[in-house]
Amino acid sequence: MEMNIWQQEEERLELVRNKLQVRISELEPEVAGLHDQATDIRKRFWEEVTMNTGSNEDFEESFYTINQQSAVLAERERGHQRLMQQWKNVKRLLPSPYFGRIDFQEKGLSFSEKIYIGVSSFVDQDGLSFLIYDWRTPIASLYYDASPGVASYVTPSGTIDGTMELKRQFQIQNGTINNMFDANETIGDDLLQHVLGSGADSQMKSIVATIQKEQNAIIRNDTSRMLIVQGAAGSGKTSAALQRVAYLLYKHRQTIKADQIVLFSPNPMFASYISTVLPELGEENMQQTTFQEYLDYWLDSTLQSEDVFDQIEYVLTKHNTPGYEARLQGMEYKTSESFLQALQNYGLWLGREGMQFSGIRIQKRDLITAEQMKERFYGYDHTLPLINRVALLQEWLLNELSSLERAEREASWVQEELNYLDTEQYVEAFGMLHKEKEIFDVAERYAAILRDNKSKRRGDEGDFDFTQREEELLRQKIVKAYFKPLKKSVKNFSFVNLQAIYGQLFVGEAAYKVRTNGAPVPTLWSEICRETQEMLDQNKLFHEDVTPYLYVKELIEGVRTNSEIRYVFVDEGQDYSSFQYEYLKKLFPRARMTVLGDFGQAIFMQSTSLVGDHSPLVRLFGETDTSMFCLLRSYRSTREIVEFTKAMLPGGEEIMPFDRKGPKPLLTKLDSRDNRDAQILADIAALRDKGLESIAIITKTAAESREAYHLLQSQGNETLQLITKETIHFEKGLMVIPVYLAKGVEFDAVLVYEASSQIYGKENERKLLYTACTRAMHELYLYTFEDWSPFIQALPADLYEISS
Ligand SMILES: Nc1ncnc2c1ncn2[C@@H]1O[C@H](COP(=O)(O)OP(=O)(O)OP(=O)(O)O)[C@@H](O)[C@H]1O
Repeated sequence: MEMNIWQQEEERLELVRNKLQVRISELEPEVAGLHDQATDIRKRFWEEVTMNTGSNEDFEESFYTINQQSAVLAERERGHQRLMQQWKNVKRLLPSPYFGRIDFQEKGLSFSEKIYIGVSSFVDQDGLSFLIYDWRTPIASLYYDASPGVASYVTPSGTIDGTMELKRQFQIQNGTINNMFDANETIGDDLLQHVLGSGADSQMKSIVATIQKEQNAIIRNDTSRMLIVQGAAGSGKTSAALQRVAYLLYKHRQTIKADQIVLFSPNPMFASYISTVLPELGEENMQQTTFQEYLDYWLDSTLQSEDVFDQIEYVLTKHNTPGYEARLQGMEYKTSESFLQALQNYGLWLGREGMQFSGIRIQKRDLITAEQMKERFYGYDHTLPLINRVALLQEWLLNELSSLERAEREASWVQEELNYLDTEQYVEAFGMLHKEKEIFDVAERYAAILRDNKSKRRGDEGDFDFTQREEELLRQKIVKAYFKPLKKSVKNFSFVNLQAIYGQLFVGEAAYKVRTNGAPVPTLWSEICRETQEMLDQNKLFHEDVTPYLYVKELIEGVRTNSEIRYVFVDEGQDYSSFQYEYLKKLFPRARMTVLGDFGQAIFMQSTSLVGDHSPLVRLFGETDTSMFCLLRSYRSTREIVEFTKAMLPGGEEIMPFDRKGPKPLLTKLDSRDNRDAQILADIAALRDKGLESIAIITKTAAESREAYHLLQSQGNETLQLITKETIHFEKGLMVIPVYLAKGVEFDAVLVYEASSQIYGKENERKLLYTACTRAMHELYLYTFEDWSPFIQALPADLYEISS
């Protein structure tokens, strides 16, 4: 680039930085005093306010003044927040004020405007001239979407046409321009090369400076209820999702707060991996959770559920155990739309017959039996929906319990309990009695007397009939202690025997067909029934049963909803079943959904295809309310790694590597386990010497991870971390990790611990191997001491190197 252009840009940078500096020094003293001021205002507010309640007019007057003052206070606090935000923004801008510039001449105007783009806007002292435009402003979209030439952008008040005369990218660090490129295309490759060539981090980075056109379309789409993104491994799905959150928070800043957006991530470690992106962009983090967390929250505490990781561990390690085939078939069926349909029909059947209740008992005695409930339930108007009848029954039970509670006070067991009451309980009752008579102070004296004279209570406490009243109170209290939890459990629907209701679906084919309006069953149905029942008998649920179980629960008890949430993001969306999507839709009735995933990495049993005719996701909100995007360019890995991995996937031809060069994947075959481990350690040492800091040894299962960890550690590697499903923080370094936990994250180098046909031989293991290999950014090594996996054997030999 010409010298004088550099110079001009440097001068401009200097100018903007000076202005930023001035703004910081103006804001600093104000911000420093803000906290104290806010407390002070609040304090003074209450000191200054006097409530005159003399007459109605006085009262009204005071009330009016308070209202007015509190509005002033709120406004001042908002002002403070704005100042604070401004201060944070300018501080964030100072080291690197902007990353892009476009010169745009609007049609009909005789001059072009220089638009500098950064992570937030910065306006000059005059309050009008934008020295920096926020990357989320409408005009900034030109930077991502358009090439120099005729261009237009959309604003809330219409489309603006014009000509883009220049598009320039900057790399500015600590106030110095390190690099500058003029781009012809959309965001040019030079800058991307630079960004992608650097090392992996323990935290994901924001990509605002280099967002690609196709990613920008996802980030800014705000029209449809459902947005589906199918994208190859490393194509920037998670990145796009996070920048999209930042965009939505900016666009709807008057109406939506960060806690009204929730992101479902694949595991807790992933949450820590992405947690810094939004703060880096000056936004608060959205809520983050895992689907498992939700399931655990809604499931009855009496039931223990298998989690998704134990499920996959079972699938991958228990091939030769009895019942395996049936379990797999069960997983497939229980996550299918056909089962969902069957359950909907089951709900209708329950409206006619078959509801199961749990009787309410006290002192080993039936208070209200299950039969009574059933009779009452089916006595209600049959045209009423199931949920309404359950609500009626609940109301009836609560009323019944109140009358039974009154009657129960006379029961003989209450008398017995009365005899065993301790001093404190008497004192309490006595205290209450005196409250009734407005004599509080004697309660203590009475306690002292009671303590001295515990065994012989006198029945003559004066003119008030203490003994009788006291006994009444105590009886009330005793009975209440028993009834309170009963009422609470009725409020929690525990009179519905959900376990039995779910269980009666699994008693045999004939019954199942009757109850589900003839739903077809898989071939191993009787075995599936036996396995499911066996779990229920132990108060357990297979993972594949949890969502259907909750679904049935909601058919009966009504849907619990969270209408605060306005946007739901599901990352690794291929790993959710139709059931789970139905569930999410119901749970968040006011939310728009963004689902991002890659069917090439669908490694869990419940996986769903995101796009295509078979996608239940499209049906969720209907085609007209659904937008679909496809990301085919893969940014994470070098060209060599992408060429290698995409050849493993049927249909992988369409994946396009970003042109970043690196060594070809290296295949190392050894003659024994020990030699393999020794070689891995030697390779790790060499990789570290080359400066690669984040290195993962990826295994298929957790069991294999543990084994690898112990073997490698015993050979002298102390810095090794073992990642398990319990790991919460993702830390850069050397680690052993099962592939299903490595989803969504990336490493400088990946070493596939054992890529043999034994480990990755079956068709359902192909995607596991693909997922493992696609975690690598710069280097990929694969090892075996047996035969290579067929998925590797099938690859063209020019895609890899063989270690000699
Ligand atoms: N436009 C971009 N500019 C710079 N880096 C990018 C861009 N898009 C993606 N990347 C980088 O590519 C890598 C992969 O991105 P990301 O994790 O978002 O992809 P993904 O599609 O979610 O991957 P996977 O499905 O394999 O987990 C990250 O390092 C990310 O920073």
